Amino acid sequence: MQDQSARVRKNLKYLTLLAREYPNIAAASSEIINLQAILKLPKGTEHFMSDLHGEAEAFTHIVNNASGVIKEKVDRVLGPGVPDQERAEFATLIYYPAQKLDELKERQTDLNAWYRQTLYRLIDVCRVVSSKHTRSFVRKRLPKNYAYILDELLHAHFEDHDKEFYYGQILSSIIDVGRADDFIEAMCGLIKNLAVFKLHIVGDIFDRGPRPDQIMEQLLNHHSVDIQWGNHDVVWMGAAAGSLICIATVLRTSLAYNNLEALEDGYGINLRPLALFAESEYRDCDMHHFYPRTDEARGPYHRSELIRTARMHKAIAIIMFKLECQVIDRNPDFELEGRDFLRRINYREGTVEVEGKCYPLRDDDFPTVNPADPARLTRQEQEVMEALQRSFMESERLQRHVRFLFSKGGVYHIENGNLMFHGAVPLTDSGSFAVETFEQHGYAGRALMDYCDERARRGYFAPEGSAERQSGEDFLWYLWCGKLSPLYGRDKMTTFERLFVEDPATHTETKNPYYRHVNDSKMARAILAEFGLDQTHSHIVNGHVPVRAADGETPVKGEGRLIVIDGGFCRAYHEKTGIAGYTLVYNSRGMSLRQHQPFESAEKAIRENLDIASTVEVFETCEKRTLVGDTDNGQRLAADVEDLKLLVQAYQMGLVKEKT
Ligand SMILES: O=P(O)(O)OC[C@H]1O[C@](O)(COP(=O)(O)O)[C@@H](O)[C@@H]1O
Ligand SMILES: [Mn+2]
Repeated sequence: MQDQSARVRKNLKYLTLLAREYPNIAAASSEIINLQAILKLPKGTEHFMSDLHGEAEAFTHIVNNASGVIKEKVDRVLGPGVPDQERAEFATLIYYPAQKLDELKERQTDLNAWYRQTLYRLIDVCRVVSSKHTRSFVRKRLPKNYAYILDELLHAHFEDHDKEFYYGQILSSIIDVGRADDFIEAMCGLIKNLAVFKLHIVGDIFDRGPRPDQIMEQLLNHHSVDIQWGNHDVVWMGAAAGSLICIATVLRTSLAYNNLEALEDGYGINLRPLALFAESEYRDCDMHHFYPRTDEARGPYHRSELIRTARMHKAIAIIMFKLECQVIDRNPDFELEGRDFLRRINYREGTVEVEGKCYPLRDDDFPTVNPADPARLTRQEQEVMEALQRSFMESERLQRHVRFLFSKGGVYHIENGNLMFHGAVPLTDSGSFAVETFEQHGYAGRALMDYCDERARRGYFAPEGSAERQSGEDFLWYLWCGKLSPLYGRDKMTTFERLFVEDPATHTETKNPYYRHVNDSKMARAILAEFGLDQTHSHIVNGHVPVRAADGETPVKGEGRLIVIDGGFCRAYHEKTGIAGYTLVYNSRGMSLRQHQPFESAEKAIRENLDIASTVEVFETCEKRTLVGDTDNGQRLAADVEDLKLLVQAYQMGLVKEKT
């Protein structure tokens, strides 16, 4: 008791502040009761996804169907008495209410009866998905316009009411005043919101697929998300910061995949200066190796369009290789000497030196390179880059998305015993943490990850024109492809070799020893310990390296300590993986993996009520149900309870005065 009063006196300043929110004993006590009730609820469901690679339609669908969870609830609520097709249609309505409503309404002969039935069903599904949350949690998520009505409908006790009669009254008035459509949309949104407590994105939202911008928009509107940056994300973050090397890199990747939509329509980047330049400088050039990859399902493509893209692709690739020489010069720390290929070309002979060996060039047509000073941009190239830089920096939507990546993202994240990062914790061959020297300091393990995070932020937030800003911008590019980048985890990125050298031996990118060692549970445990995590129950969650499920590879490695969830949302990689992505699901009963089948299009899903089929594999079951009290957030709430108890005591001791 005496201890307690000493604690009250010690914390009086803080308790006085807390008293503003809980002005008397009654208010503080009821919050204590509320929090203690929350601690005893089952933990919320976390979903983990990675490597979305611009596949916005597939991603949207999976967010809408909560990786298959919503269909399971629908099946449970409607039961086998309702035909399959009708259940699928109802699930599609929940996924895409705005797009599905009109079609369904048109088919009804008695619209009011249909509204009533649909609303009843939605309320029942909503009750199921809200059952493991407290009333106050659900209340906070209710759509503003309907908060009161929904609260009534979801929490009515039917011992006191005749359900049909009670619902009927409320629903009739909603229909009568013409708000049924709006109300249905609000309920569908609420169901989706309540089905997933938290979403973790383990990197690589951008590149390869057509609309990363639409994925970003979805994430911005999500109720609870965090992001671990992937190598493809950081380079876009650098581009938004105005880094020329990052701008050239994202443009090259986009052009290599013929992805102009996200740039032009999504972000309003004006590609005209580059197009005009490419048309004049590369018109009569060898374009052989610069045609973009195309996806038949997304065609048809006109030849003239592909030629234009190829010219832009080559123009920006050469600019990129020039800028790479400059970044390499500026940053000896990056240890990339030898990768300044434009300086290693023998322009007369048409050969290039790669790691000490001489190879013939597949393409030796370099109209803008001056062999006496190969890294120098021509005046026109400089102007094109300046125009593009303005476009990237002035794109309001891109800036909004990138600020979100900085505020909700980082190199790694730890929550509820899971350590999430995109690529690797760089290791040496012998399995110790690789030490890398940056800015005269050596960093390894967790300290290296922290350093990377901090320096990346300089690239966007340090004052424009400062040395700090330049070093941060260059570092965002290093994180994309550098040999000890935890986001990349390979010894080099062989873009130049793939474009210019035939010999496939030069194309090899060797994975960091991390990928070999981490399959051994001892190593995985050592990494968990490095990050302060328990070694028997915690997990590492990674993306970045596609799991070849078709060849029998399993995403669960290191005796269950490591889970790799790059299942290839990316269509270009479907053949390699044999599937179309994973969601790792962690709920109060354990961990499971949902393996998704390929998805054709949202339009077809809506029209034909097609869902993404997902198979579920449970690989870890908790001995007892995990409660909120067992989670990181639960620990914070438990600490809040202790503070509130002190506040109550402060009131009782008269040290803080109660207000009514
Ligand atoms: O298959 P693509 O699109 O040409 O990309 C190949 C390049 O992408 C990378 O795999 C990086 O992308 P990921 O992070 O998706 O693996 C490089 O290592 C490689 O050089
Ligand atoms: Mn990656």
